[in-house]
Parts: sequence; C-alpha cells; structure tokens
Amino acid sequence: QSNNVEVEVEDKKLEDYDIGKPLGRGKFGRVYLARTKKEHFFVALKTLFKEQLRKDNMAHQLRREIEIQFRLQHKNILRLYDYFDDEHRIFLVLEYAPRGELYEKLKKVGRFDDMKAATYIRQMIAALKFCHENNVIHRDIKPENILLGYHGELKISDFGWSVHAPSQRRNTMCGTIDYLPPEIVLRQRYDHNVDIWCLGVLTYEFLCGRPPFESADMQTTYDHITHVKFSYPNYVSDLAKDFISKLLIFKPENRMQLIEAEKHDWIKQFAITEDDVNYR
Ligand SMILES: CC(C)NC(=O)[C@H]1CCC[C@H]1Nc1nc(Nc2ccc(C(=O)N(C)C3CCN(C)CC3)cc2)ncc1C(F)(F)F
Repeated sequence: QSNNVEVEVEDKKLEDYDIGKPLGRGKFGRVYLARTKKEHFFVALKTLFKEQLRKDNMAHQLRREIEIQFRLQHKNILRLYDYFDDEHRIFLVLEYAPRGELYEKLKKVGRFDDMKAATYIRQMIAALKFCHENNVIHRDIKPENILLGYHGELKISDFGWSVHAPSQRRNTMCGTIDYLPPEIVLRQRYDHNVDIWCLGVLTYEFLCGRPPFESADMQTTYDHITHVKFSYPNYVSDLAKDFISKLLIFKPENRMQLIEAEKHDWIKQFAITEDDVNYR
C-alpha cells in the first residue's frame, strides 16, 4: 500500500527572517533586505499597511498581484516566494534583485547604446511572451518596474496593474501616463497588444533617455499618444528606428508580435545572449 508521507510545509512567518537594511520605499510601503534564519537565503521583504491599502481601495489589486506573481515563474520575472500578515501589515516575500533598479542606471548614464538596450529588450520580450502565454497582460511596463539580478539580468516586477486578457481598466491611473497606449487613453477595450506598445515606448526611452511622447503638460502628451506623434534624435540607428516604428502603431492588431520582435535584425545584431557570454 502507498505509505502516505505527510509533507510538512511550514508557513513562513516574520520570526523566520532576520531583517536587514531598508532597500527603499515602494508605492505602498517599505522594502527591506531580509534573510531566512534557517537557510540564510536572502529575500526582499515588502511591507504594506492594511489601513493604507483599505484607504486607497487597493486590496483587490494587491490580491491580483499576489495571485499573478506567485504563479508566474520565469527568470526575467521577479519571484514572489511567500506572503503572510499580522494585525496591521501584509508582508510579501519577494526575490532580492542584487543589482537594484534599472531606472537608476538609465538616469546615471543618460541613455543606453544599441547593445545594452537590445540586450535588455530581448529579455523583456522573453518575459512578456511568458506572461502572454499565461494569459496575463502586465500593463505597466516602464523602467521603474524593472530590477536587475545578480548577473545584471532583467527582472520585471510590480504586477499590481496586470490583469488577465482582455480587460477594461477600472482603477484611475497613478504615476506617468507616458507609457499609455492609445486604446487605453481612449478608454477602449484592449488586449495583450498594450504590452507591445509599452515595449516600443521602453525601447525608445532606453535609447533616448526619455519616453517618446513626453511633454510639458498631460493634454499634449495625450494628443501625441493618440496621434502617435514622436520623432527620433539623430543618434538613433536605422535598425532601432525600424524596430520601434513597428511597435508604436495606433491599431493594436497591426503591431509587430513578440515572436517577430525577437527575430528582428536590431535584436539579432545587437542583443548579447547568455551563449555569447558563456565561453564554450
Ligand atoms: C519593482 C518595484 C516597483 N520596485 C521596488 O519595489 C523598489 C522599492 C524599494 C527597492 C525596490 N524593490 C526591490 N529591490 C531589490 N533590490 C535592490 C533595490 C535597490 C538597491 C539599491 O540600489 N540601493 C539600496 C541603493 C544603495 C545606494 N544608495 C545610494 C541608493 C540605493 C539594491 C537592490 N530587490 C527586490 C525588490 C522588491 F521589488 F522585491 F521589493
């Protein structure tokens, strides 16, 4: 007969961790470097105040972030290992990204060259393909949501805005509108192609140090987005322009799909893959 082995999965709790230095502040709470007492495994501990979440009506969004990030396991998607709560706070046990925030790097150097940008974009394509295969739209791709792993590899995070495709955004937007595609600005139905548009905006920002539709006031930004009105600085290579112009297309169904994007010459010529790096 089968000997039913009781697998004892102990739920992690706050006392299972040594709390280290604060890594910074997230949208809804502080983030600390932490380490499991038993395995000495480093994690990022994100603390969220229940009162704050309730006031900002963000509990459903947090539930969705937990459900999605807990399930999606991919090397370019920041892992959510566990979550638990106490009387006033919710704790997310997230993957620690040792090389920090990508937008810090971008701000420090101003803009990336073709090789750096294409290497990051190739990893973003892999992560988005995985999300879309799992019927998840991220909807909030931007440099602020990208962290860097031990080897400098890209890790997207912050699935707070992600949903299952297709959907209609309910919550009001917070933060920058630079990354919004026309169909969301015009409050129409949208699908996974919103992430393709954001990939174009992200590529442009990597190469130029600012997003393509950025302007002094929101109304002008809206108009530039809905008319797809943008121009390239003269240092942007022809291959990069060709790549971006196939993503920033008004009609969602006319945008280049991820399987074509990963085979585009700009990626093939400039992206550095692991095989290029690992010596035979
Ligand atoms: C995606 C989301 C929108 N972003 C966030 O949540 C942010 C909000 C706070 C920090 C970050 N969250 C995370 N950060 C890390 N690693 C990390 C971050 C910053 C540094 C760093 O450069 N400093 C401390 C430097 C050290 C030097 N001084 C000068 C500046 C700060 C080094 C490593 N791993 C996991 C997370 C996560 F996501 F799991 F919580």
